[in-house]
Amino acid sequence: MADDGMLLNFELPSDAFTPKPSQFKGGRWKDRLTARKSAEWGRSKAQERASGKTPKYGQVVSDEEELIHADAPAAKRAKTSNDEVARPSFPRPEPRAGGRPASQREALPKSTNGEVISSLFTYNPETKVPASAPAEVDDTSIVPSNAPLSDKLATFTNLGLSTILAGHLLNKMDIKAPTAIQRRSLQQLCAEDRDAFVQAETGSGKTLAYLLPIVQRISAISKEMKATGQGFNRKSGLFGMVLVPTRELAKQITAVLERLLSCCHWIVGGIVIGGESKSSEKARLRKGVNILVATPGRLVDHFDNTEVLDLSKVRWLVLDEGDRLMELGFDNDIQKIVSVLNLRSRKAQDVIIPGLPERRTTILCSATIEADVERLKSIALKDPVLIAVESSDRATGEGETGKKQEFSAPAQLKQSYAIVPAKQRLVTLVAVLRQAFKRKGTTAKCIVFMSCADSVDFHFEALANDPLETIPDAANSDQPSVPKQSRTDKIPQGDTIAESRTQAGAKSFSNPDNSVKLFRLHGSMQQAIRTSTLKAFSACVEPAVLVCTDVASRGLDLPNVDLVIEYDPPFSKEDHVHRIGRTARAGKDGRAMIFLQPGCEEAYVEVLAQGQPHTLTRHTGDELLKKGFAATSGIVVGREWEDRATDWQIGSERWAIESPKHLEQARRAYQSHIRAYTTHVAAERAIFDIKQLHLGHLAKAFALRDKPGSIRVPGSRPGKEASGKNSEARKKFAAKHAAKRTKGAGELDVPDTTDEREARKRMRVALRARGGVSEFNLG
Ligand SMILES: Nc1ncnc2c1ncn2[C@@H]1O[C@H](COP(=O)(O)OP(=O)(O)OP(=O)(O)O)[C@@H](O)[C@H]1O
Repeated sequence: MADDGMLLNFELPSDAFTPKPSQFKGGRWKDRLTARKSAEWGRSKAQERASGKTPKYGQVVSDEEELIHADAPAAKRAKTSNDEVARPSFPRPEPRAGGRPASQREALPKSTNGEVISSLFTYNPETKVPASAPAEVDDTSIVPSNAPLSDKLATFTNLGLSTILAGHLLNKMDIKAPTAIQRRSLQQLCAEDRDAFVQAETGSGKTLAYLLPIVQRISAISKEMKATGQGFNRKSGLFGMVLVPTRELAKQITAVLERLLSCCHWIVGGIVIGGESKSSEKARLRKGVNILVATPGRLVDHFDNTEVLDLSKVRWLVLDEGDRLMELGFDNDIQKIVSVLNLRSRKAQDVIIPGLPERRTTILCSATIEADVERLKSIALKDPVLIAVESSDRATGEGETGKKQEFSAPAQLKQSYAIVPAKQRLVTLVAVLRQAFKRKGTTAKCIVFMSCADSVDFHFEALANDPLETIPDAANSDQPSVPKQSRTDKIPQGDTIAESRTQAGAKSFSNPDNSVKLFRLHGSMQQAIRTSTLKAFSACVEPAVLVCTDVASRGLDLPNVDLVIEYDPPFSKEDHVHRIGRTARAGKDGRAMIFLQPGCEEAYVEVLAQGQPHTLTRHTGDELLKKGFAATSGIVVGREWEDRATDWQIGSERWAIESPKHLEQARRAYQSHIRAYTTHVAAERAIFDIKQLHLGHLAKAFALRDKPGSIRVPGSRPGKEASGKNSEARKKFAAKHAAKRTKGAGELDVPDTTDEREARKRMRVALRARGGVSEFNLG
């Protein structure tokens, strides 16, 4: 009877830990029988445990044995002199000093519903890789790899920019010196009319790397036109076009362009993207634009239907995020755009514009050079020059013509990984966020990446809730767990979850001194909501967390993000680098943490380490929980943190059970998460092996007490919204991902570049035909 390091030296009756049999009255005979049997089962289990038949920690047990069956009434606690209580039976990994005894935590809400409740701290798989001593890393030796150059000679004016533009960058945009990639691109694109392939790290300023030379060159043309008495205005011609894969990116680039052009207001920029009114776009094009930002599908549409669009003077074509353009299947659209431009382009002397280059320069920007990008190169570029950055370029601005670079994260980005068992995932996420936002100013903004839209919806609601606000004293095991009438096994179907809020207070990890805002974003939200959410997150001056899918992983420049958490691992190494690249931008510091489960997932550490100049920091679930659930004073007393973490978990499970909406969200998220898990790229599928996932443990990370086999949510996800019409690109995205990832893949919650609903339908059909599951939402 020794437990928790205390010997309970009292003589106790032999049935001290056996609850009295209850009388079952009322209701139907069937219900009474079920209740009686269930209680008998509970009693026999309790006796088994009391007689020491329970497995020892570490001993292999079946799932059923491992779970504390909620039907088993919590054993009565024996009063002790110091009011401590004896644990009922469940073994713990190590003796506890301090903290509430296990009995109190494990005296979880009684259930009459066959649910199972397991302890957070028992029967978790052991980590395979023992922790090694942390390597000493001298932070001061880390040179940011995407920062502006410190070389005094590397000024914008020295690189060919006009004093007006350089002054505007300095005074209005707070940009003092070029980054290495900007230096290289200005040197090349201001001097030569040759196609170029631009490759650089995330956050290295690629947008200005191509916009600056284009604006500079058009500004020079405008000067010559004015000098020859022609004058220059928005009707003088469309000279530059920028194609991007998503609407969000198009808007972001347009915003940068507009800021840039405010110093030369006679040059006019414009945007055409899906989801906007075509007639107002036509009207804008009719008025005239000199630089146009567009998504490929919508541009092709205007090619076909907007006669006023004069393409004869286009001399710069940028394909930004080339790898994503190909991934989303825009190759045909781009092919068409390139051939129409070739066809309609007229010679400079024919259009009588002084200074207009003879030929068009096409600039392809891509983080990676996969086979896809090679294909895009062959479609759009002729004899391109590579504009890339070598390590020698970074600090000094010196170096030779760039060579193809390995796609890696910025050097100053501090990466870590956390080995967290499945059961502890949710509560550990809360612990990490609590710690990150413990004090005002420690973290400004954080992005948490999840694998699918359903998971984002569930976690948004779970993190917006503070389960400790409502949890009754866990010691009081007589508390009814859940009001009976609110319990439900019948999951409402259809559109029951309103696609409502996208912002909330982050109650689960805010504290009185530091209140944190929570946002959510995924590809199944309406375009207008996505845009306003991103805007609100960017503009938020309070600490904020964005829970999102990969829809926010590419190209988005969200200010002041200093922490990225990959709660669900990325689907490929490239996705990982893009995700973590939302922090540590333009030379700033940044941190990234990825959650991995003990076992085969630990092999991902090697993938993370590739191209990483510094040691990855390793954390364990326990270590993070200890910090995140320490007392407010910060002093860790014994294992009290276990109690707090357990209380939080229990509270969350109750919160989920108490509301049909939350329960449905949790179950749907769990299902979609598992489906998404099967879609890692083939090369990494041995690391993220669905067969190794402990589904029962995983359910706990979704605040579920259901047995895995009983979690089935029929129908498509509620609140699923459509926007726009179909495009070829979306069809191809489906086919491509189906091929690239796995047979088991379902619906991909891809960034809604153009037309989501139809594409989703096609994706589903295509995947079903391949024997895949019906749906989930990545993106
Ligand atoms: N020369 C510079 N000095 C300081 N800040 C800069 C400079 N150039 C760009 N920035 C800032 O750096 C940030 C990242 O720029 P940008 O979005 O163009 O990066 P990127 O290379 O396109 O990143 P990604 O690969 O993630 O799309 C922006 O906030 C931008 O204002």
